[in-house]
Amino acid sequence: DLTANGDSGLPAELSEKYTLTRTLGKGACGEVKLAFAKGSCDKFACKLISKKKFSVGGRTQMNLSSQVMGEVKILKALKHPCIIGIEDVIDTPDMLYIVLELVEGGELFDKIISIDKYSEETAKMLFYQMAVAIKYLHDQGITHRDLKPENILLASDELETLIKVTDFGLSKFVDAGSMMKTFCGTPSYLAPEILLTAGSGAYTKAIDCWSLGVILFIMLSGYPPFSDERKDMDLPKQIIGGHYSFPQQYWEDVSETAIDLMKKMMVVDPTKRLTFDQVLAHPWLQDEAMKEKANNLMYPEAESMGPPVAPAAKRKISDAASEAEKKRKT
Ligand SMILES: Cc1n[nH]c(N)c1-c1cccs1
Repeated sequence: DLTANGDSGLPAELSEKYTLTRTLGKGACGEVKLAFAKGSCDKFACKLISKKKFSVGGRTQMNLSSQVMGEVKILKALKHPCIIGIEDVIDTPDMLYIVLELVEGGELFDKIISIDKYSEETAKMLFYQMAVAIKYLHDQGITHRDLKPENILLASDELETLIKVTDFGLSKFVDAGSMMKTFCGTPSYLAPEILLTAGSGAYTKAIDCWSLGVILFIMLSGYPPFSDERKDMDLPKQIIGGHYSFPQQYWEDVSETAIDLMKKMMVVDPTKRLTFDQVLAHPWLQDEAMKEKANNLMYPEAESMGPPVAPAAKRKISDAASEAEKKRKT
């Protein structure tokens, strides 16, 4: 959109490198627009974050802003096939622009609505990628804090596709107002300890385990484990009490092993919840065919090279090749 004098209203640091076009959606911290890099025309998703979110009484807290920048620097260093990559960060007095990797398969949230629910086989390979991605974040000392189907993006329209986790690590910097938004919105994915401590508790990695358990529940059934549509118990009480169930009519086609994993992820006491190492070691994920499919999506270059060859075998191949070459020359 241009103003009357043809000015995009964007800072030169951004407009000299990128052209922003249509809105792709709304992330946790702000609007996301399709961006084209000038010159290469490579496509990106540019997140526009108003710093007013980080201000108190209209004054941007510089230390907070520099903390956010510090956080973004940490996120820039992350590199995983199932984590949305950060291409560029442009910081201005009023706005923060984060240029992110673009994926075009939409959000997991919309996909579940369009297909009702996933088969157990497909849910397993999508969930496996999420668990591997969150384990990677946790190993880097980062807790996502806001895992929900809207923050799981799909690389393509295929049912079995690469997933990308987005909107991580920044939520801890949103101000009280945004924290209120956390509590104003439907807390369907929030772990009990967040509701119990009004968000002031020490968030631990365990909150990501609870949220991912909720996501798996929805992928396999098509409906959430906790809902404000229940008339007998309000939503916070359902979550804080861990009041969820697997009624036969919706769960008859789902294995007991999958249900066992969700029960061990959605434990009210965070100290008793599975770690992501334990999630990945759970029997439901000991499925080599599923892992091969997921790994081929995460590391396609490895797939095209064929199965890995042991070093000794490599030498035999090269020795045989040089022998054959000698014979050809004689
Ligand atoms: C980030 C990112 N990379 N690729 C897409 N589609 C996004 C979006 C996030 C939120 C709305 S669109």
